[in-house]
Amino acid sequence: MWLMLHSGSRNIGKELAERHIAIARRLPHNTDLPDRDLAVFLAGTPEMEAYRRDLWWAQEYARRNRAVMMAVLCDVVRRMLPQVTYGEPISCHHNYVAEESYGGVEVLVTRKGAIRAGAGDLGIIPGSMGTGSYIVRGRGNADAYCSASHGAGRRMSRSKAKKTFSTEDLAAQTAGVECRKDAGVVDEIPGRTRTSRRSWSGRRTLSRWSPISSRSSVSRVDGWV
Ligand SMILES: Nc1nc2c(ncn2[C@@H]2O[C@H](COP(=O)(O)O)[C@@H](O)[C@H]2O)c(=O)[nH]1
Ligand SMILES: [Mn+2]
Repeated sequence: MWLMLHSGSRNIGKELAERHIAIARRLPHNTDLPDRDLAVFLAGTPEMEAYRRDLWWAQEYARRNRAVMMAVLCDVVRRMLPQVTYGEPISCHHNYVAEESYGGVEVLVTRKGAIRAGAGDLGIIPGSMGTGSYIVRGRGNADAYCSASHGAGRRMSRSKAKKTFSTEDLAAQTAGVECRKDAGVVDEIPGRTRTSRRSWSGRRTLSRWSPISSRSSVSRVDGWV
């Protein structure tokens, strides 16, 4: 049995990023850019160091939150199954920055909607509230910066999903899954997410499906935990 939870910095990472982006846009070397979103910090400057400090802080905050939530969840399961034992947890960021080296060059890799798939790394590619998820093992493909996608992929925006689907659709698409079925989570409906195996096929060069899990063995933990 796998216990899976999904949580990030709960907005503080976004708040910090927006503050630093605003600072970057005011720097002299960014004033004549064709697009304001191209504003950057220069390595070694105080602005870059302040950004990095806040970035690492927010990522660590999210990681510790997940560790606390997972410990609470493990305790709940232990109360129901006193004989349970747990293996090593898999901590798998999917919106984060890492300092890595490729071809002898130190780079900051932004995995936005991506996970690390370094050789042998265990990762999680969740499906949706109605389908199974995959535990994967990275292949260390440097051409892809040792990365793989972080989920099944979205077919439509949250706002379109709210217009397209009803709570009845949500109940039908999550039949047999213990999860919320109210209007507040219609934008998470499985129909908003790709589910065909075809959408997963390109990922095989980046990671392989680990024998430690299969679609069916994880489907029971699907949904919000
Ligand atoms: N097993 C579940 N997978 C889910 C659920 N909600 C989303 N997802 C998958 O995770 C990725 C990442 O989600 P995001 O909101 O951070 O983009 C997404 O692409 C889906 O494949 C869920 O409730 N259960
Ligand atoms: Mn996420």
